[in-house]
Amino acid sequence: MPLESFDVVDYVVNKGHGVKGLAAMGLTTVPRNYVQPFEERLEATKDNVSDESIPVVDVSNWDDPAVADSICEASRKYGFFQIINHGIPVEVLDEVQAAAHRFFEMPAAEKVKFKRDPTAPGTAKLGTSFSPSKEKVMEWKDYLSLQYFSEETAAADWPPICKNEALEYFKRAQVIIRRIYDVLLKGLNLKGFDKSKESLLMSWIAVNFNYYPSCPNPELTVGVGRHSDGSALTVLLQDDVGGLFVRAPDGESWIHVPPTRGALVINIGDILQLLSNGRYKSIEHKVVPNLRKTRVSIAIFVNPAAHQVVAPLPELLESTGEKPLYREIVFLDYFKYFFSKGHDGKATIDWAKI
Ligand SMILES: O=C(O)CCC(=O)C(=O)O
Ligand SMILES: [Fe+2]
Repeated sequence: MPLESFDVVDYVVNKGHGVKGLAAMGLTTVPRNYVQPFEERLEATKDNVSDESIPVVDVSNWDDPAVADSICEASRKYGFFQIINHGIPVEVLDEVQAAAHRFFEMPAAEKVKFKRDPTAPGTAKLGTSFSPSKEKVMEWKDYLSLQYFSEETAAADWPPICKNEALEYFKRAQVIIRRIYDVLLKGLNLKGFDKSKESLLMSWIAVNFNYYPSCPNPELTVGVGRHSDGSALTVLLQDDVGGLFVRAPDGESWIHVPPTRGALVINIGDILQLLSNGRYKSIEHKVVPNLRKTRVSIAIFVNPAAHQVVAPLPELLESTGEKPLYREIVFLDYFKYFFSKGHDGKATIDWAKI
């Protein structure tokens, strides 16, 4: 079928075939809907790659003060770091990756049952791109967002083809998330992470499977456009394909995050930048798809409770005497604003500035 007479949005978004269905048609060029303005393309990135790297922290001994120092310093400077020797067996990581592949390899007729708008309620939500009804150019990515409310809702509603693996990975990752929060709070000279901080930091959690099919024109499009995460913290498991770029501290160039077997990428989200009154940085990043290979990543977005009010931590402001840089916001409003437009760099957190 000639591409001109084919309704791409209807096929990919409404009918639920996703970019995976589009890529399977054997296109030699990406449809117009996926062509990014020049400044967002790979060419603009490739000419501007930094030789810096984001820190890799060996967390085999969480009680070692050097571990805490490295994590806090990386969170202030890069907003990103990788952790190794975190205790999650590599088999658990491999199995959740395999489960994500199995989900996306199901026939579209099976997957479409899970199709939802990104801000609609649901425990397992299939989507494509980022916010298709709001963005100008589409992104070369499909995703399944598994919302964790409780063990029971996950067991009942997550797709059987990937449920056990996702739950196992998520349960193990929770232990690490608590450790990291503890380190980051203490790094602000505050009391460590405990139950009283859950509603603020670790209440609404989503495990997202991101699926980036091989792409005939990686130089024209993006897998994920420039953004910082709207979460408090994100834990990312990537496979061996590569393509994740993080803005360097110079604010200009890009640092590639090299796939590292067994490692997890941790990044500070907007909410932690806001709570820490700008000490910890939520840094812009983007994904470039691959010409030959499908890439899968699994992101755990760790968020405040939906109705939680977030603002720079009063105990931090009191102890330092500084003024808040961000206003009070209900997290759900922040989340809705994030999805009310295409990916646009740091515009969401800028909206929260005083
Ligand atoms: O796939 C990746 O490496 C990153 C994905 C990402 O940035 C996101 O889902 O927010
Ligand atoms: Fe992200």
